[in-house]
Amino acid sequence: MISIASLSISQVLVISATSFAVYYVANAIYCIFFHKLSTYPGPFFAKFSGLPSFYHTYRGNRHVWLWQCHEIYGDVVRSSYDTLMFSDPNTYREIYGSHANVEKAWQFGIWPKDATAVSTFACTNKTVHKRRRRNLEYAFCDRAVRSAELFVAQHTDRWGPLLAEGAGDGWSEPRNMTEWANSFVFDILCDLCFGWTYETKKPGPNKLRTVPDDVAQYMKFTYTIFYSPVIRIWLFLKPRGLDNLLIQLAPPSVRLFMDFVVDNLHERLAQAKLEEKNGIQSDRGDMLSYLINAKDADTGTPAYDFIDLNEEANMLTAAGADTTSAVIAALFFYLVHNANVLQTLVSEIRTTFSSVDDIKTGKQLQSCVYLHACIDETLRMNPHGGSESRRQVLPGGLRINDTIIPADTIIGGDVYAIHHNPDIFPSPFVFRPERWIASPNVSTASVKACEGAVFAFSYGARACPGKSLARMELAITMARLVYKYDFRGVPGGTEGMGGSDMMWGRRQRTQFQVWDYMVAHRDGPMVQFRGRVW
Ligand code: HEM
Repeated sequence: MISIASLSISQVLVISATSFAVYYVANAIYCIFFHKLSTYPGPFFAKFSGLPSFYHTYRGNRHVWLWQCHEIYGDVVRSSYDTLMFSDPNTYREIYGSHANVEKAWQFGIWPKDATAVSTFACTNKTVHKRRRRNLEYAFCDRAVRSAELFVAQHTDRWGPLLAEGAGDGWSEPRNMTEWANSFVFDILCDLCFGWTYETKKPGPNKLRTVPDDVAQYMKFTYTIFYSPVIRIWLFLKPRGLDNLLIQLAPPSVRLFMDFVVDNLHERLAQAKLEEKNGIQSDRGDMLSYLINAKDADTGTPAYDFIDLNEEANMLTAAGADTTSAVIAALFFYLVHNANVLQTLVSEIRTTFSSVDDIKTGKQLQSCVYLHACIDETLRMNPHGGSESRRQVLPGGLRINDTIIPADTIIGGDVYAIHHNPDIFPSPFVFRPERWIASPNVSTASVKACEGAVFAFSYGARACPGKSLARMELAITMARLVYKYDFRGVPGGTEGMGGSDMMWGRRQRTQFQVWDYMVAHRDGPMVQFRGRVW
């Protein structure tokens, strides 16, 4: 008999490699022919491996790759050995609807910076999420959105002159709208969340200016791990020193921002204690104040401890900033590359309002159907990130149409593919706000079909609570800028365009290209501004 001790290192290596190869091949045969998902179509390598999904995530192309898969294989695709993706809007509602027998997939545990903390976004347990979400909703109620509007208007009124600075009689220097919108929305979010703005939008040195970009890089790194084969090891190591290591390795601007959030929280908690002691009601209506004052419905004690508050505050800035600024950049792209659209929007805004001070939420703004159609069309063409938000089927399975999807399957609705379905959105890669407005050329039924197939803010209990806030921000910002400024794309500028040298699905010059890393990495468009010529 051979004992392990008698083997040389090279023999041990050969035996290990052979065992691994045998295991891998046996597992692949099992996944291809005998696995519970073996009957679903999909790319060959994805049937037994997560590597294709990981590769396209790493390249930022996951949403386009999934769109390709649906084009080839149909509405249901096996995108990894344990994962099914769906591109039918009705199925999307069945997956994300409040009563679906699913929960957010276990991989979401990667998101909190501190593995012991719970954030509303990353929490997978449905009961815990429900409680968390109830507290959060106060920060997004109608009253909160109304009080946020003033801040948004003030920030826009400070942003406009900066965009047009130096224009004189001509046009300003080209502005990269990805960078400019990042700073603008980050300032608003800090103001809404903490009651304080760093004015990163103002040119000149600012230690926090790179925070949005650094956060986007951090998200890219984490998102790639999310879809990688090492995710389980990663989650295991998180509470065992990995979290601390990552904080040490974070870029200086992100650490500065984290310190800012912590300091702000300490200060605010001390202030809240003092107010409670003296029986004073604070008049600060920012998001943090809603969370600090939230009480557990069962016990009446504060709903959040310090670690959770910190996690929620970080989540709100990440969830609220990059999403909205990506839409602003994309909207500028579509406006400067579609002269007729820009012309129609300018005419609507400038004839509806007779002064910039009139531009606020209400009947007049609501009547700007073309503005809202431009926002809807941008959210359709460039949905947040692009790929699915994963769900895990719970014991008992999930019925979709006539099929039961087995427990533990990872599933998702493919927003990008749904938003580019030509049966619902003819010429899906063309920016066409008119499809959202019933007219002699566009039937009410087709508008309804479009409305029923857009999930930019997701759907159900985990849908975006910031939807009204974001829509208000977009409408107020764009209306005020369009009213006061002329703008145009830099002549010959191609930043953000698709191209014939890109992969199938990215070749349309008419679409703003983004790279899906949970947040949308992007560049451009380059835009020039000047004061409105009356
Ligand atoms: C155009 C802007 C926005 C878009 C397109 C957007 C989109 C989304 C989507 C698709 C989700 C669901 C994610 C998932 O299921 O994994 C989500 C969740 C969330 N969003 Fe937004 N969002 C936007 C703006 C905002 C803003 C301004 C805030 C707050 C300041 C915000 C806060 C959140 C939070 C807290 C969640 C997690 C909700 C939960 O899990 O219960 N979002 N958002």
